[in-house]
Amino acid sequence: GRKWTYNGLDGEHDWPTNYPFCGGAFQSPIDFQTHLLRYDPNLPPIQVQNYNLSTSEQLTLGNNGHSVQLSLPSHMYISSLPHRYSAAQLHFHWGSSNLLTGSEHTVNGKQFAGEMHVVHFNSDKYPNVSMAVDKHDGLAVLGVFIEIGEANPAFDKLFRFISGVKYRDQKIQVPAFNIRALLPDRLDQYYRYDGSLTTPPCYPSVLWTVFRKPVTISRKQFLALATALYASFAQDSPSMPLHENYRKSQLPDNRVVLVSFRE
Ligand SMILES: NS(=O)(=O)c1cc(-c2ccccc2)cc(-c2ccccc2)c1
Ligand SMILES: [Zn+2]
Repeated sequence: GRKWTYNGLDGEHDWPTNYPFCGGAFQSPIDFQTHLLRYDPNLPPIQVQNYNLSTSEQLTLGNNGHSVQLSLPSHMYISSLPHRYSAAQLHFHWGSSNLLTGSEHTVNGKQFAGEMHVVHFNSDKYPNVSMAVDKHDGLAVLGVFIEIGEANPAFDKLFRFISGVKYRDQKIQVPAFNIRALLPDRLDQYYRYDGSLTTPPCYPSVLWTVFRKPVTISRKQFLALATALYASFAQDSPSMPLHENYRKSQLPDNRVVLVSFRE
């Protein structure tokens, strides 16, 4: 597709020009404002299967010019949704070294330092993620808020390789690890709503589950993510840092956000 950026020329205000869904309804991210929330006691804890990958497996870590992403095997899946949603990839959104506000979803206007998305596709109905990406029941994304605090060694299993994908379109193979360790300990407390991809082509095809509890990583770990990458190709000059890759809040369009927790 056409190139797009997060700011300046081809920034998010211009996305609808080449990607009409970006100007449509049911867009993500949104601000989880208290008055939009509705407690739903029937929302079950999220259950994930086969997230504890063996180190003998290899995953592809890549820089797509807009984020750093890790490919995930489709034998990992979410089992607590109406259909089986198999894993496809995970990636991150962040601010910059001195901008600790890079999450996409926000809670009563509070932005977190960053956000991780674990993208899954409805493998009951579609053979692969490309066939699912534009279907109303195609995708389920788990969102995890990231805060600066105590280090989380699990993220180092990923961040220690980030210098290998500094520039756009660079890819390396990394040993797999327990992806469950990247999620918060409580998977029973989350926000739930119907939304979209937060990047072009912005298909309204995502069942969003954003966990209430953030994960913490150390400032050193955060800086590894926020300062190591470039959006430009290795041979480009000048190089463009890859940061502040988060979309601004979208209109709720009288959507209700279900929450699995009280208060
Ligand atoms: N932020 S997101 O979760 O809505 C998202 C999902 C997918 C996605 C990935 C695989 C299958 C289907 C959807 C891709 C991106 C993306 C981020 C940066 C650059 C380009 C694309 C972002
Ligand atoms: Zn994302």
